[in-house]
Amino acid sequence: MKYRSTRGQTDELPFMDAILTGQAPDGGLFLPSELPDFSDKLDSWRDLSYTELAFEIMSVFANDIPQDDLKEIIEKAYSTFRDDEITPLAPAGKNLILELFHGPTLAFKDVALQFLGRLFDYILEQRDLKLNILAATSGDTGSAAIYGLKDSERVHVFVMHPHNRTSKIQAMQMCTVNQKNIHNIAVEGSFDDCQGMMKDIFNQLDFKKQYDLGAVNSVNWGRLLAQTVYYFYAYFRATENNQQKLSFSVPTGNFGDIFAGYLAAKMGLPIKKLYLATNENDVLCRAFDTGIYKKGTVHHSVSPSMDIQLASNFERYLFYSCGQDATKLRSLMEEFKAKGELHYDISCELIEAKRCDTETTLATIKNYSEENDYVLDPHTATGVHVADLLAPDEQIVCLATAHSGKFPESIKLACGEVIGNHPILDALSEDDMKYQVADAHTETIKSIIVKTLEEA
Ligand SMILES: Cc1ncc(COP(=O)(O)O)c(C=O)c1O
Ligand SMILES: N[C@@H](CCOP(=O)(O)O)C(=O)O
Repeated sequence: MKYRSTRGQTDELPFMDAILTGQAPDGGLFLPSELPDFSDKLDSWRDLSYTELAFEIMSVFANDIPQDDLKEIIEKAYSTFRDDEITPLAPAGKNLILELFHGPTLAFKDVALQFLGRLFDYILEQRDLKLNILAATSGDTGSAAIYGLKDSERVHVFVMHPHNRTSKIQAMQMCTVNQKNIHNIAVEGSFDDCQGMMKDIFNQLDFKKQYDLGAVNSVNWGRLLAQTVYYFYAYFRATENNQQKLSFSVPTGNFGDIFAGYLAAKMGLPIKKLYLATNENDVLCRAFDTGIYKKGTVHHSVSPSMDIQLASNFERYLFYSCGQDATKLRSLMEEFKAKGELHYDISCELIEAKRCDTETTLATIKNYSEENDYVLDPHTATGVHVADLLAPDEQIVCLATAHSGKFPESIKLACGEVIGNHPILDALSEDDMKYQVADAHTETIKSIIVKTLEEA
């Protein structure tokens, strides 16, 4: 299978090259040139284990990797999960909670980053290459990337996070990994600043090439591919036959997780609705309501990983919504760059969006804890609230994107005490943290990369 850029000015690449390249050289994001239709596979896939299903789906996309090698990559990736089901479903009230947090860092990012880590090792070994990852995180991608790559001999990882704007535990998870290939940068700015600098640096093609830069954020196609698998898996576990339709509710920030669901639907999974939930950073809700995508200022919320105003993967969605016309997409992105807003074709039956503010998020955590004895993390709570609001009489699969133990500050605000913690997180210590603080300027980050690699 070949991959093309949303902006249409990059040659199509095979899977492994698209993974190594990360962000397309024309500034766009890779997508498969054609999406497969899996409708006639659903019957034979229904009873597969998670890793068997992952192989069936991924082998279509990664067809330049020999099948036995791909199987081994997948097996290794998911051997680190603490639940045999990898992404189990738990009932809570009328909903089913899709627990995506059984990987090493207790967030949904592990599902893709454990896979991407082993995939990078494989490709770099095959090609005898080295790679320097530059990542931007609002808290979870960073630690998942660090845990996915800390033992990779051919990789250095530079992670930018917004200084003092993640939860304390998220910062400790990232900054206590004392491995010489891991470099944490606390940026005096927002996640949007971090992601903006990352994209800026990837667009400086000479620098990117000179320092072998690669991506683990959802700009990398491998992230989305791995995330489509759990929509299929959850569908088979939550339904009795393939004629049934099922809806999902997805807490959303960078639009990667919900976009993986959108792709699953495009590939023939019978999805009825994708409910998009945001916190006060509701740029996507406003976009789906009005057809105007307009950046606002960042609000610091009790669900800090979703404090995002520039949703990277919205570009991939726009590409489909403008009929896969790269010229049109480019002009929309230029309109956005010039005016800070763009207008697009709003018609989308599949996605319905609502915002969930702080008060409602905290009330949802409290209610679910009291009524269902289930502690939701604050991000998951936004999705659960939206599912209850928009589909009060229907069983919805709500994506649980993180373990509650990562956000004790928010849980305490909701419940009056810290409950739902986790022994892995309790063992972290602030004293072991190592990071450098940097201002939000692209040149500062570049010089940190250069200096670190020279010294390594
Ligand atoms: C815990 C958590 N929930 C939800 C999200 C939103 O996911 P996405 O950025 O893929 O929309 C993120 C990160 O953005 C997250 O870390
Ligand atoms: N919430 C994310 C933000 C980055 O999103 P990504 O999916 O593009 O990696 C995080 O936790 O860092």
